[in-house]
Amino acid sequence: MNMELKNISDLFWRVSPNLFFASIVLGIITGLSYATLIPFILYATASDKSVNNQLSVENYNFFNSPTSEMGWVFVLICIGIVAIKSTSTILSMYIAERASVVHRISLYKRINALPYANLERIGQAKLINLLNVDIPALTVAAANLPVIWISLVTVLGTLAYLIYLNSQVFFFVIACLFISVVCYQLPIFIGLKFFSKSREYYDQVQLGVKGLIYGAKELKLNHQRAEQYIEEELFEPEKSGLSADVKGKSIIIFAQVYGEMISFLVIGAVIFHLPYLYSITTTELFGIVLALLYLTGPVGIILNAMGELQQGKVALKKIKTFYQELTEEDLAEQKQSIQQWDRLKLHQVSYHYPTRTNQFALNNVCFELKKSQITFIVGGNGSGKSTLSKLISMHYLPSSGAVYIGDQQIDKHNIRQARSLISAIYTDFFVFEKIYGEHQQNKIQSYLEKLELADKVSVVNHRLDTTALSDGQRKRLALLALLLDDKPICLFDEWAADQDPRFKKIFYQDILPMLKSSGKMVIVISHDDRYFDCADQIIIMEQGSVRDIKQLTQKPALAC
Ligand SMILES: Nc1ncnc2c1ncn2[C@@H]1O[C@H](COP(=O)(O)OP(=O)(O)OP(=O)(O)O)[C@@H](O)[C@H]1O
Repeated sequence: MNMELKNISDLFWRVSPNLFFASIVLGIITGLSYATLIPFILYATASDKSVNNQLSVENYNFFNSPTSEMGWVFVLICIGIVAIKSTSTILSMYIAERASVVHRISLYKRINALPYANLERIGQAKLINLLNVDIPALTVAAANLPVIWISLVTVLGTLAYLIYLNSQVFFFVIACLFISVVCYQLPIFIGLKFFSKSREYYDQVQLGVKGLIYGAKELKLNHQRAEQYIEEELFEPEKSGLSADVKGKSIIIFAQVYGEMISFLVIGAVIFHLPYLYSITTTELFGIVLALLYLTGPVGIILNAMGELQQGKVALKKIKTFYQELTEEDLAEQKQSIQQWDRLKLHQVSYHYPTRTNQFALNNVCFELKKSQITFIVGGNGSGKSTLSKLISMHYLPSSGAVYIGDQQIDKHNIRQARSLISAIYTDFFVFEKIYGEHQQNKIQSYLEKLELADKVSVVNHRLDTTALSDGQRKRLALLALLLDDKPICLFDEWAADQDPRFKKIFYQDILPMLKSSGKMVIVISHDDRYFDCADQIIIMEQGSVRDIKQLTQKPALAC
């Protein structure tokens, strides 16, 4: 389901249009029922129909009083209101909960569909705030909509009754209400600005929390730095966020209290001013004041809900920006399958990171990789090896130039199939606890033994029983997943960097040749120059360009 929202009510319309419609209709019925109660009260309290005028107190009996029929209708309306309003409110609560889950699922899918470069750019902190702050705020705002409907209809019904009582008074009241509501909008507008500001600060807080957790080891070793970090990265944005939030909420509270007074201001104007403008009987004045008093409840509810709606609007803006700026990767229907192939080629590939500040670029890279061949990519720090590896694995798409598998150029029609040929272990690898795919237990066990993990980890019900291992051992777990995946292209980004010398040797002289002999294309980013002779081909990177390609076992290097 496409969850790009135009406004707050869209959140509910998209998820349960029928239920949302039902909750609004029930809300409108509730509002009308509320508004109907006033004429009943006025009728029953009108002086000429008064109970005391017609029956003596001793003979009074509810069932034969002159207002008994109306009394029954009144009670029935009250019971109806309880039933219908509860149903409408329960419905909207249910839709709100459902909408929240559906929307989060839609966001998970969107995050999964983002180009990897965009995911890197937006960062974890913003995404977590989107899921944990903005969606709940939006849901709360949307859940207020039926309540607003009920109150709005009550207000309209009561105003309609005012027309019936006295049309001049009606226009006078409308004018007063209009002026008061316009005045109410000004603080609401200012409050919204503060909410937007505080929301920005909470993004910074999230980033700070990330450093606090992932940088805990470093911070523990340097108390002064830890204090400075907490002061600058957490206290400061927390304080600024708090200040903006409190200012925004104070302004909204002021507006709400003022809003609650609106009906009284109008009542004051009616009582103290109106009798001098128009001729009004006392009974009419009583009816008008009663109707206006009756308005205070729903007007207050509407204005209170406005505060939450404003916060919902800020959240909606954030979510909209996310959807608009971070578009899904353009993956057309994957019509073309990858035909028989034995090589992967980069032809005049250039790549620029999508950040404005970064000057680094990969320039005009050309080379060819083959099945049953081990290629080392080497070079100094920052020369572009990892960037290049993400172009090979098609996580980044070339800014210009092309990647070929066999004779087929990789584009949006076949990129998913192309990616499915590749397994990679990057320096910031992640180990999933679940072992995906069907694998025989003895195969898993033999790999665990080969990786010297058999006494540390076992696989129970397709799950690793632990991932709490040393860094080097966790990397071996990532290697286990790669071996089980059994893809034809295997890419390692400094895999051996944190292995002990003995296992380094096993990796370079046993595991890599094993992959090569089973026909795989093996790409290894490495600084381990003592093992460079394991390679069939070495690509030397320097400042974003290929400086040289050395063929150790085969023909001369490919010219661009
Ligand atoms: N996620 C990123 N966003 C923006 N720029 C980046 C990003 N990653 C790397 N860069 C830029 O690309 C340059 C090359 O980085 P890369 O990681 O490709 O180098 P490398 O050769 O793998 O280095 P090392 O040996 O230190 O791992 C960096 O100097 C940096 O300017």
